[in-house]
Amino acid sequence: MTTSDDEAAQWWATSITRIAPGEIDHRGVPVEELIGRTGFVEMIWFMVVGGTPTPSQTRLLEAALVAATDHGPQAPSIAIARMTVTCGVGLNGAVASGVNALGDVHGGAGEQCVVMLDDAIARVADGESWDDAAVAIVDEHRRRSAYVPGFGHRFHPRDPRRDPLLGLVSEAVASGDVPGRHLEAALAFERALDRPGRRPVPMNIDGATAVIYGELGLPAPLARGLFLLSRSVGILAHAWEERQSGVRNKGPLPRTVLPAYRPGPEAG
Ligand SMILES: CC(C)(COP(=O)(O)OP(=O)(O)OC[C@H]1O[C@@H](n2cnc3c(N)ncnc32)[C@H](O)[C@@H]1OP(=O)(O)O)[C@@H](O)C(=O)NCCC(=O)NCCSC(=O)C[C@@](O)(CC(=O)O)C(=O)O
Repeated sequence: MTTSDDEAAQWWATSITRIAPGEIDHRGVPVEELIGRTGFVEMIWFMVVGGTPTPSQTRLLEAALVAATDHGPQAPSIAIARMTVTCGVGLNGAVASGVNALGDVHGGAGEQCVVMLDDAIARVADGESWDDAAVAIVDEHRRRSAYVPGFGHRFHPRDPRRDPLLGLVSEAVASGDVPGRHLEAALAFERALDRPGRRPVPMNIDGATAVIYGELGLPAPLARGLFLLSRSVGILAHAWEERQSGVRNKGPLPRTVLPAYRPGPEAG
Protein backbone atom coordinates (compact mmCIF):
# COMPACT_ATOMS: atom_id res chain seq x y z
CA MET A 1 0.00 0.00 0.00
CA THR A 2 1.37 3.42 -0.88
CA THR A 3 0.63 6.76 0.74
CA SER A 4 -0.29 9.55 -1.67
CA ASP A 5 1.14 13.04 -1.17
CA ASP A 6 -2.37 14.22 -0.31
CA GLU A 7 -2.82 11.53 2.38
CA ALA A 8 0.58 12.42 3.80
CA ALA A 9 -0.33 16.11 3.91
CA GLN A 10 -3.48 15.26 5.90
CA TRP A 11 -1.43 13.37 8.52
CA TRP A 12 -0.85 16.45 10.72
CA ALA A 13 -3.57 18.60 9.15
CA THR A 14 -4.10 21.64 11.38
CA SER A 15 -6.12 24.85 11.60
CA ILE A 16 -3.43 26.46 13.73
CA THR A 17 -0.39 27.08 11.58
CA ARG A 18 0.54 26.99 7.90
CA ILE A 19 4.13 27.22 6.78
CA ALA A 20 5.65 27.53 3.34
CA PRO A 21 9.14 28.69 2.37
CA GLY A 22 9.40 32.22 3.79
CA GLU A 23 5.84 32.16 5.17
CA ILE A 24 4.35 31.46 8.61
CA ASP A 25 0.62 32.04 9.22
CA HIS A 26 -1.11 31.40 12.53
CA ARG A 27 -4.85 30.84 12.17
CA GLY A 28 -4.70 32.56 8.81
CA VAL A 29 -2.77 35.62 9.99
CA PRO A 30 0.82 36.15 8.80
CA VAL A 31 3.20 36.11 11.77
CA GLU A 32 4.58 39.48 10.62
CA GLU A 33 1.17 41.02 11.44
CA LEU A 34 1.12 39.47 14.91
CA ILE A 35 4.65 40.42 15.97
CA GLY A 36 4.66 43.77 17.75
CA ARG A 37 0.85 44.06 17.68
CA THR A 38 -0.42 41.10 19.67
CA GLY A 39 0.15 40.79 23.40
CA PHE A 40 1.27 37.41 24.73
CA VAL A 41 -2.01 36.77 26.57
CA GLU A 42 -4.00 37.57 23.42
CA MET A 43 -1.65 35.29 21.53
CA ILE A 44 -2.35 32.45 23.97
CA TRP A 45 -6.08 32.90 23.40
CA PHE A 46 -5.62 33.27 19.64
CA MET A 47 -3.61 30.05 19.41
CA VAL A 48 -5.39 27.86 21.95
CA VAL A 49 -9.00 29.03 21.63
CA GLY A 50 -9.02 30.85 18.29
CA GLY A 51 -10.25 34.37 17.55
CA THR A 52 -9.36 37.60 19.28
CA PRO A 53 -10.36 37.91 22.95
CA THR A 54 -12.33 40.93 24.10
CA PRO A 55 -10.53 43.27 26.54
CA SER A 56 -12.55 41.73 29.38
CA GLN A 57 -11.63 38.18 28.34
CA THR A 58 -7.97 39.21 28.07
CA ARG A 59 -8.08 40.78 31.54
CA LEU A 60 -9.54 37.66 33.14
CA LEU A 61 -7.21 35.27 31.35
CA GLU A 62 -4.21 37.42 32.21
CA ALA A 63 -5.22 37.56 35.87
CA ALA A 64 -5.55 33.77 36.05
CA LEU A 65 -2.18 33.29 34.37
CA VAL A 66 -0.44 35.82 36.63
CA ALA A 67 -1.99 34.36 39.79
CA ALA A 68 -0.85 30.78 39.17
CA THR A 69 2.73 31.62 38.16
CA ASP A 70 4.50 30.57 41.34
CA HIS A 71 4.07 29.43 44.92
CA GLY A 72 7.69 29.21 46.01
CA PRO A 73 9.93 26.19 46.60
CA GLN A 74 7.42 24.56 48.96
CA ALA A 75 5.19 23.90 45.96
CA PRO A 76 6.06 20.45 44.60
CA SER A 77 6.22 21.67 40.99
CA ILE A 78 8.82 24.28 41.92
CA ALA A 79 10.87 22.15 44.34
CA ILE A 80 11.16 19.34 41.80
CA ALA A 81 12.38 21.72 39.10
CA ARG A 82 15.01 23.24 41.40
CA MET A 83 16.26 19.83 42.47
CA THR A 84 16.32 18.55 38.89
CA VAL A 85 18.41 21.42 37.57
CA THR A 86 21.13 20.74 40.13
CA CYS A 87 21.55 17.32 38.54
CA GLY A 88 23.11 18.89 35.49
CA VAL A 89 20.17 18.47 33.14
CA GLY A 90 19.17 21.40 30.93
CA LEU A 91 16.36 23.83 31.70
CA ASN A 92 14.07 21.74 29.47
CA GLY A 93 14.47 18.73 31.81
CA ALA A 94 13.88 20.88 34.88
CA VAL A 95 10.77 22.53 33.44
CA ALA A 96 9.35 19.20 32.23
CA SER A 97 9.96 17.61 35.66
CA GLY A 98 8.14 20.47 37.42
CA VAL A 99 5.23 20.43 35.00
CA ASN A 100 4.88 16.67 35.43
CA ALA A 101 4.07 17.16 39.13
CA LEU A 102 0.94 19.12 38.21
CA GLY A 103 -2.09 16.88 38.40
CA ASP A 104 -5.29 16.05 40.24
CA VAL A 105 -3.88 17.04 43.64
CA HIS A 106 -1.51 19.90 42.80
CA GLY A 107 -2.19 22.58 40.21
CA GLY A 108 -4.30 20.43 37.91
CA ALA A 109 -7.51 20.19 39.92
CA GLY A 110 -8.99 23.09 37.95
CA GLU A 111 -9.97 20.62 35.26
CA GLN A 112 -12.19 18.56 37.56
CA CYS A 113 -13.35 21.75 39.26
CA VAL A 114 -14.74 23.15 35.99
CA VAL A 115 -16.56 19.83 35.42
CA MET A 116 -17.98 19.99 38.95
CA LEU A 117 -19.08 23.63 38.57
CA ASP A 118 -20.74 22.71 35.26
CA ASP A 119 -22.54 19.89 37.05
CA ALA A 120 -23.89 22.32 39.66
CA ILE A 121 -24.95 24.75 36.92
CA ALA A 122 -26.84 21.94 35.15
CA ARG A 123 -28.62 21.02 38.41
CA VAL A 124 -29.63 24.64 38.93
CA ALA A 125 -30.92 24.78 35.35
CA ASP A 126 -33.06 21.76 36.33
CA GLY A 127 -34.58 23.71 39.22
CA GLU A 128 -32.31 23.06 42.24
CA SER A 129 -31.00 25.99 44.29
CA TRP A 130 -27.25 26.75 44.23
CA ASP A 131 -26.89 25.61 47.84
CA ASP A 132 -28.86 22.38 47.36
CA ALA A 133 -26.83 21.52 44.27
CA ALA A 134 -23.49 22.20 46.01
CA VAL A 135 -24.45 20.29 49.17
CA ALA A 136 -25.58 17.31 47.09
CA ILE A 137 -22.32 17.24 45.13
CA VAL A 138 -20.15 17.69 48.25
CA ASP A 139 -22.08 14.88 49.99
CA GLU A 140 -21.54 12.67 47.00
CA HIS A 141 -17.76 13.36 47.20
CA ARG A 142 -17.80 12.59 50.95
CA ARG A 143 -19.57 9.27 50.32
CA ARG A 144 -16.72 8.35 47.97
CA SER A 145 -14.13 9.75 50.44
CA ALA A 146 -13.07 12.02 47.58
CA TYR A 147 -11.67 15.52 47.90
CA VAL A 148 -13.68 18.31 46.31
CA PRO A 149 -11.46 19.66 43.49
CA GLY A 150 -10.40 23.29 43.68
CA PHE A 151 -10.89 23.51 47.46
CA GLY A 152 -8.56 23.04 50.41
CA HIS A 153 -4.99 24.14 50.88
CA ARG A 154 -2.21 22.52 52.88
CA PHE A 155 -0.83 25.94 53.87
CA HIS A 156 -3.29 28.82 53.49
CA PRO A 157 -6.42 29.09 55.66
CA ARG A 158 -7.52 31.53 52.92
CA ASP A 159 -5.67 31.55 49.61
CA PRO A 160 -4.54 35.16 48.99
CA ARG A 161 -5.12 34.67 45.26
CA ARG A 162 -8.83 33.96 45.70
CA ASP A 163 -10.21 37.41 46.49
CA PRO A 164 -8.55 39.40 43.69
CA LEU A 165 -9.47 36.75 41.12
CA LEU A 166 -13.09 36.50 42.21
CA GLY A 167 -13.22 40.30 42.47
CA LEU A 168 -12.31 40.58 38.80
CA VAL A 169 -14.95 37.99 37.89
CA SER A 170 -17.55 39.94 39.90
CA GLU A 171 -16.63 43.10 37.98
CA ALA A 172 -16.95 41.25 34.66
CA VAL A 173 -20.34 39.89 35.76
CA ALA A 174 -21.50 43.40 36.73
CA SER A 175 -20.54 44.73 33.29
CA GLY A 176 -22.35 41.86 31.58
CA ASP A 177 -19.12 40.45 30.13
CA VAL A 178 -19.50 36.96 31.64
CA PRO A 179 -22.63 35.18 32.93
CA GLY A 180 -21.48 34.65 36.54
CA ARG A 181 -22.82 31.11 36.91
CA HIS A 182 -19.43 29.51 37.64
CA LEU A 183 -18.85 32.17 40.28
CA GLU A 184 -22.25 31.47 41.87
CA ALA A 185 -21.53 27.75 41.84
CA ALA A 186 -18.06 28.11 43.40
CA LEU A 187 -19.39 30.33 46.19
CA ALA A 188 -22.07 27.75 46.92
CA PHE A 189 -19.35 25.06 47.20
CA GLU A 190 -17.47 27.22 49.68
CA ARG A 191 -20.63 27.46 51.81
CA ALA A 192 -21.25 23.72 51.51
CA LEU A 193 -17.69 22.90 52.62
CA ASP A 194 -17.72 25.27 55.58
CA ARG A 195 -18.24 23.14 58.69
CA PRO A 196 -18.08 25.06 61.97
CA GLY A 197 -15.33 23.82 64.26
CA ARG A 198 -13.52 21.99 61.44
CA ARG A 199 -10.42 23.04 59.57
CA PRO A 200 -11.43 25.45 56.74
CA VAL A 201 -11.51 24.07 53.21
CA PRO A 202 -10.94 27.30 51.28
CA MET A 203 -11.21 27.80 47.56
CA ASN A 204 -7.65 27.44 46.27
CA ILE A 205 -5.88 28.76 43.19
CA ASP A 206 -7.07 25.81 41.09
CA GLY A 207 -10.66 26.58 42.12
CA ALA A 208 -10.45 30.35 41.63
CA THR A 209 -8.86 29.99 38.19
CA ALA A 210 -11.42 27.30 37.33
CA VAL A 211 -14.10 29.94 37.96
CA ILE A 212 -12.38 32.21 35.44
CA TYR A 213 -11.89 29.49 32.84
CA GLY A 214 -15.50 28.38 33.29
CA GLU A 215 -16.78 31.95 32.95
CA LEU A 216 -14.70 32.32 29.80
CA GLY A 217 -16.43 29.25 28.38
CA LEU A 218 -13.23 27.24 28.04
CA PRO A 219 -13.38 23.43 28.04
CA ALA A 220 -12.39 21.84 31.37
CA PRO A 221 -9.07 20.28 30.23
CA LEU A 222 -7.82 23.76 29.34
CA ALA A 223 -8.06 24.76 33.00
CA ARG A 224 -5.22 22.34 33.63
CA GLY A 225 -3.44 23.21 30.40
CA LEU A 226 -3.46 26.93 31.11
CA PHE A 227 -2.39 26.40 34.74
CA LEU A 228 0.69 24.52 33.62
CA LEU A 229 1.43 27.19 31.04
CA SER A 230 1.37 29.80 33.77
CA ARG A 231 3.30 27.71 36.30
CA SER A 232 5.98 27.03 33.68
CA VAL A 233 7.03 30.66 34.11
CA GLY A 234 7.61 30.21 37.85
CA ILE A 235 9.27 26.85 37.29
CA LEU A 236 11.65 28.39 34.75
CA ALA A 237 12.47 31.31 37.05
CA HIS A 238 13.28 28.97 39.95
CA ALA A 239 15.21 26.49 37.82
CA TRP A 240 17.28 29.33 36.40
CA GLU A 241 17.96 30.81 39.83
CA GLU A 242 18.99 27.44 41.21
CA ARG A 243 21.22 26.76 38.24
CA GLN A 244 23.01 30.06 38.72
CA SER A 245 23.81 29.07 42.31
CA GLY A 246 26.14 26.41 40.90
CA VAL A 247 25.08 23.85 43.52
CA ARG A 248 25.35 20.30 42.20
CA ASN A 249 23.20 17.32 42.98
CA LYS A 250 21.03 18.97 45.63
CA GLY A 251 18.70 16.55 47.39
CA PRO A 252 15.29 17.23 48.90
CA LEU A 253 16.71 17.85 52.39
CA PRO A 254 19.90 19.47 53.73
CA ARG A 255 22.65 16.80 53.87
CA THR A 256 22.76 16.95 57.64
CA VAL A 257 19.11 15.89 57.89
CA LEU A 258 18.63 12.18 57.40
CA PRO A 259 15.16 10.86 56.63
CA ALA A 260 13.96 8.66 59.48
CA TYR A 261 14.58 4.97 58.94
CA ARG A 262 11.38 3.07 59.65
CA PRO A 263 12.19 -0.62 59.89
CA GLY A 264 9.71 -2.76 57.97
CA PRO A 265 8.42 -6.13 59.17
CA GLU A 266 11.24 -7.87 57.26
CA ALA A 267 13.95 -6.06 59.30
CA GLY A 268 15.72 -8.20 61.86
C1 LIG B 1 -4.85 20.52 48.51
C2 LIG B 1 -5.05 19.40 49.51
C3 LIG B 1 -4.14 18.23 49.16
C4 LIG B 1 -4.64 19.95 50.87
O1 LIG B 1 -4.92 18.97 51.81
P1 LIG B 1 -4.49 19.11 53.32
O2 LIG B 1 -3.28 18.31 53.47
O3 LIG B 1 -4.41 20.53 53.70
O4 LIG B 1 -5.71 18.57 54.05
P2 LIG B 1 -6.01 17.14 54.67
O5 LIG B 1 -5.14 16.93 55.86
O6 LIG B 1 -5.97 16.12 53.59
O7 LIG B 1 -7.49 17.39 55.14
C5 LIG B 1 -7.81 18.16 56.29
C6 LIG B 1 -9.31 18.15 56.48
O8 LIG B 1 -9.93 18.97 55.46
C7 LIG B 1 -10.74 18.15 54.62
N1 LIG B 1 -10.50 18.58 53.26
C8 LIG B 1 -9.38 19.13 52.76
N2 LIG B 1 -9.51 19.38 51.46
C9 LIG B 1 -10.77 18.99 51.16
C10 LIG B 1 -11.49 18.99 49.96
N3 LIG B 1 -10.96 19.46 48.83
N4 LIG B 1 -12.73 18.50 49.96
C11 LIG B 1 -13.29 18.03 51.09
N5 LIG B 1 -12.65 18.02 52.26
C12 LIG B 1 -11.39 18.48 52.29
C13 LIG B 1 -10.27 16.72 54.86
O9 LIG B 1 -11.24 15.79 54.55
C14 LIG B 1 -9.92 16.79 56.31
O10 LIG B 1 -11.12 16.77 57.04
P3 LIG B 1 -11.25 16.00 58.44
O11 LIG B 1 -10.84 14.59 58.14
O12 LIG B 1 -12.67 16.17 58.84
O13 LIG B 1 -10.28 16.69 59.34
C15 LIG B 1 -6.53 18.96 49.55
O14 LIG B 1 -7.31 20.00 50.04
C16 LIG B 1 -7.03 18.49 48.19
O15 LIG B 1 -6.67 17.41 47.74
N6 LIG B 1 -7.86 19.32 47.54
C17 LIG B 1 -8.47 18.95 46.28
C18 LIG B 1 -7.45 19.03 45.16
C19 LIG B 1 -7.06 20.45 44.88
O16 LIG B 1 -7.87 21.36 44.80
N7 LIG B 1 -5.76 20.67 44.66
C20 LIG B 1 -5.19 21.96 44.40
C21 LIG B 1 -4.51 22.50 45.61
S1 LIG B 1 -3.80 24.09 45.36
C22 LIG B 1 -2.35 23.71 44.52
O17 LIG B 1 -1.99 22.61 44.31
C23 LIG B 1 -1.52 24.87 44.04
C24 LIG B 1 -0.58 25.40 45.10
O18 LIG B 1 -1.25 26.31 45.93
C25 LIG B 1 0.02 24.24 45.89
C26 LIG B 1 0.97 24.48 47.00
O19 LIG B 1 1.96 25.21 46.92
O20 LIG B 1 0.76 23.81 48.03
C27 LIG B 1 0.49 26.16 44.31
O21 LIG B 1 0.25 27.32 43.98
O22 LIG B 1 1.50 25.54 43.98
